[in-house]
Amino acid sequence: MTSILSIKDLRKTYDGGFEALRGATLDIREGEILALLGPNGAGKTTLISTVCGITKLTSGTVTVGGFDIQSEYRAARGLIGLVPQELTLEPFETVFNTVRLSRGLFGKRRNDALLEEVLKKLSLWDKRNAQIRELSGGMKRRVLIAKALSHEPRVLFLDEPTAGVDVELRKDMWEVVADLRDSGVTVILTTHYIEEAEAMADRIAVIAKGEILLVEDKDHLMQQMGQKELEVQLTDTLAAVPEALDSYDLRLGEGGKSLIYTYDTRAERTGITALLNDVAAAGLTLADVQTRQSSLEDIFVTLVNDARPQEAAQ
Ligand SMILES: Nc1ncnc2c1ncn2[C@@H]1O[C@H](COP(=O)(O)OP(=O)(O)OP(=O)(O)O)[C@@H](O)[C@H]1O
Repeated sequence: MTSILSIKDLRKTYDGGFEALRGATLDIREGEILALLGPNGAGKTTLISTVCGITKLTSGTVTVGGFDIQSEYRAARGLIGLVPQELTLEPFETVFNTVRLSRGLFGKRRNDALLEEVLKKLSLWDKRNAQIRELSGGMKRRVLIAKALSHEPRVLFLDEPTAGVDVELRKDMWEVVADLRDSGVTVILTTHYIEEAEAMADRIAVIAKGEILLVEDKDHLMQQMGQKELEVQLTDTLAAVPEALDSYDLRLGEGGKSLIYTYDTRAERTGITALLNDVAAAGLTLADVQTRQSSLEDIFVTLVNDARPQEAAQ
């Protein structure tokens, strides 16, 4: 595995003494989309700000493309693009100038052809001469991405890229991010929309109380931690789960028209065959059988449940 970003035992204690990061360790692979999920106050923004050099770390090491973010700050920072959560743009500046200035700030030589490519990729080329104030919220958000891409970063941080954006635009953004990944940019995004992580990410990292609880391939995580439900629909209507089926963990579906069986996808035997035999032996007739898998959201809620008391204490 080639890691483009390596975070080791990162700690951040704010001036007031609050420990926002408590030994976070995370390796980001080159060319992946990693979603960093965590409840409010978990330390996501602190982690991003520290890696980007906006906040000074207390201890630990961070390297980007092999460059240490403290001793080789310029080289490390040059490899990173940051799309902040808040819209921080100059309203009277044009789109093209905004992006061009941003490139200049990183000390890169002028390259309008590259900026044209970036703006076209983000469907902003037609708006290149428009002032920022004339753009819609979604367009402004894309300008922020264009700014972050203007100096050709290899790692792009997106902090809540679709907060407050409508469903359609959110899907457009997912496509933009997938295209970026395909062009070789490594993407780390934070989001409160779990379905966004489910749709986009290759890997999921979960942070709570300043520590990385888990980093896992998304598909693997969903397969490993997910529970499945089997709904056995019946031609009969039941008032209660039949006694003959007491040995199974069953609950009655809506209107007593089905039995719902929850099983662990990791179990060697799911018990489904035996259940279906016993359902028939109990004199019930099957109408249909359906399975459902728990979502990433269910898994996430289970994982961070332990972190809730800290949040309440703040
Ligand atoms: N400048 C600061 N001084 C003191 N404490 C801070 C500072 N910035 C953040 N914190 C605290 O550090 C903790 C982590 O905050 P952070 O913003 O990193 O969380 P987050 O995971 O990004 O949360 P959210 O999902 O709400 O954006 C919080 O308890 C917050 O109050």
